[in-house]
Amino acid sequence: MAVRHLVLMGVSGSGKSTVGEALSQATGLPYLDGDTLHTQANVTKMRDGLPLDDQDRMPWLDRCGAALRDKPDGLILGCSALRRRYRDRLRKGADMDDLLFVLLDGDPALLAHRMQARKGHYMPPSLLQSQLDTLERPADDEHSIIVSIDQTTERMVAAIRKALDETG
Ligand SMILES: Nc1ncnc2c1ncn2[C@@H]1O[C@H](COP(=O)(O)OP(=O)(O)OP(=O)(O)O)[C@@H](O)[C@H]1O
Ligand SMILES: O=C(O)[C@H](O)[C@@H](O)[C@H](O)[C@H](O)CO
Repeated sequence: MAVRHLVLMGVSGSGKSTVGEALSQATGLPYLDGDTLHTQANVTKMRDGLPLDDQDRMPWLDRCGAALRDKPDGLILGCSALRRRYRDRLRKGADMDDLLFVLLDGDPALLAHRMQARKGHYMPPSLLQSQLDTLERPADDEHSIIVSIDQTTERMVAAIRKALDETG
């Protein structure tokens, strides 16, 4: 597996943390949850049901990019990376033009169901719609793969590993 830096991206509830931990176990690459790099102000805003804006997200994306850059041996980062310009910011911060983005892709009803079933998380299901409205799927010129969330975590991990082997 030649790819050693990848970002698991997608809206809230798409499984970034769950798949990230499992992929880390399977590959030996460390996993970092980008949620841990949010400021308390950002977390409070989301907990209060208010979507983050670009001003809230850019400094956080810089911390996420730096985390990738600071792990030359490899890192799996969980980070929503919803817009093209957010991914540009990550590529720049990480200093990796070919940073691989893995979009965890699912339909709104399944995402809502998973968010509602989840316990003890600050992100309210009411913010799902704004996450979906903000999402810009990776364009053809971005190094990316898409994995459906409508399957077990194990199958998602296997699909990502297969794609990594194929993309080299
Ligand atoms: N493949 C799967 N099959 C069934 N349930 C799943 C799967 N992946 C994740 N889940 C469940 O869906 C919920 C959301 O997953 P998770 O917290 O990993 O998403 P996330 O993208 O990290 O969310 P956030 O960005 O809001 O932190 C969790 O309760 C998790 O257990
Ligand atoms: O860009 C964003 O709006 C945020 O990163 C969110 O995606 C949250 O961090 C995450 O979903 C919380 O669970």
